[in-house]
Amino acid sequence: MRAMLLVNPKATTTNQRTQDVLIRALGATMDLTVEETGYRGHAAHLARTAHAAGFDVMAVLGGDGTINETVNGLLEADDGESAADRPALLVIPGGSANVFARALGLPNDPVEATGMVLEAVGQDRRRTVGLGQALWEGQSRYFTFCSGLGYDAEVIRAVEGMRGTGLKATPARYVNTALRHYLSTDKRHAAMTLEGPGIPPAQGVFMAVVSNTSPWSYVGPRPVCPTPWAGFETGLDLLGLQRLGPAAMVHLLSQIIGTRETLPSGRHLVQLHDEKEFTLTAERPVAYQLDGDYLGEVESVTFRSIPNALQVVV
Ligand SMILES: Nc1ncnc2c1ncn2[C@@H]1O[C@H](COP(=O)(O)OP(=O)(O)OP(=O)(O)O)[C@@H](O)[C@H]1O
Repeated sequence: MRAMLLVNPKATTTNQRTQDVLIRALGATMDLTVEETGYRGHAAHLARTAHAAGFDVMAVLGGDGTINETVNGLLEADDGESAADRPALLVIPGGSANVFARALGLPNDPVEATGMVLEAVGQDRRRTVGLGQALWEGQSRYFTFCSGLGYDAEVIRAVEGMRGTGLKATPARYVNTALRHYLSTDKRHAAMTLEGPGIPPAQGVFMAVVSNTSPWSYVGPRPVCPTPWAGFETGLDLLGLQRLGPAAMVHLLSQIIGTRETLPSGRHLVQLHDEKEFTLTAERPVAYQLDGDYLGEVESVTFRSIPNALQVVV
């Protein structure tokens, strides 16, 4: 079996020791080529190349951003390919939150995750997962776990700004930034409308979370589950907030932190489960994030579910 391992040496928790353990372990069971990513976008380029060269497995040691790029590189050709025609994805958590890896059931520790993944390699254990696709302004990008418009993307933008100055993206930094930013975000004028085939339209949406799986994120070890029914085997889920006031937020937070199985309740929530397609349109540009990467401000994004898109060794 031919595998390419992509390592993002700049990812938050990736270090030389983990890299050595992984290379030795994977190299013992597969014909392994190792590549380090050197810049933003490099993982997509390497994944595209590996796919074209007929690699069987695409392994990633890095965070959710590197995984997202890799997946987009693997799906780029998309000329009627099925999951079995693409290299299978194998992930080892090396980033800050590692939502995709943890949502697949992997431990957050890279060495422990390597043990579990090696077992899966030995037994040729694979799981086929669906992806989300976002389309906006003539652009398209796949996502593995979530996208979002509004307040959550504003928080990610603020944290990315801090990372640009050399600070690390810790759970405490996200929480502090979210609290501080909450004071300044617009809580009076909702900008967004939701519509889609067979979906009752909803207006006055301040913030929307679009999920391909649950949890949506983690605060340290604790999962955050605004869309608890979302899953890799179903379509896309959405939670929209039509109120951002403190009472509505406290009520919502109390229902989504920790492992959850029931949908949050509240009069000003818009919820979708297992949908194929919907569009969020905003009357003014709103912040936009995809798999935890801030992508700028947009006025309209269409989200689609892409079932059975990729095999994952897990
Ligand atoms: N050598 C590099 N130098 C700078 N940036 C890089 C390099 N290699 C990859 N990147 C970029 O770094 C971004 C973040 O990396 P990644 O997601 O792997 O780690 P992280 O940010 O620590 O994790 P998380 O996404 O969980 O916060 C990726 O989007 C990728 O494009």
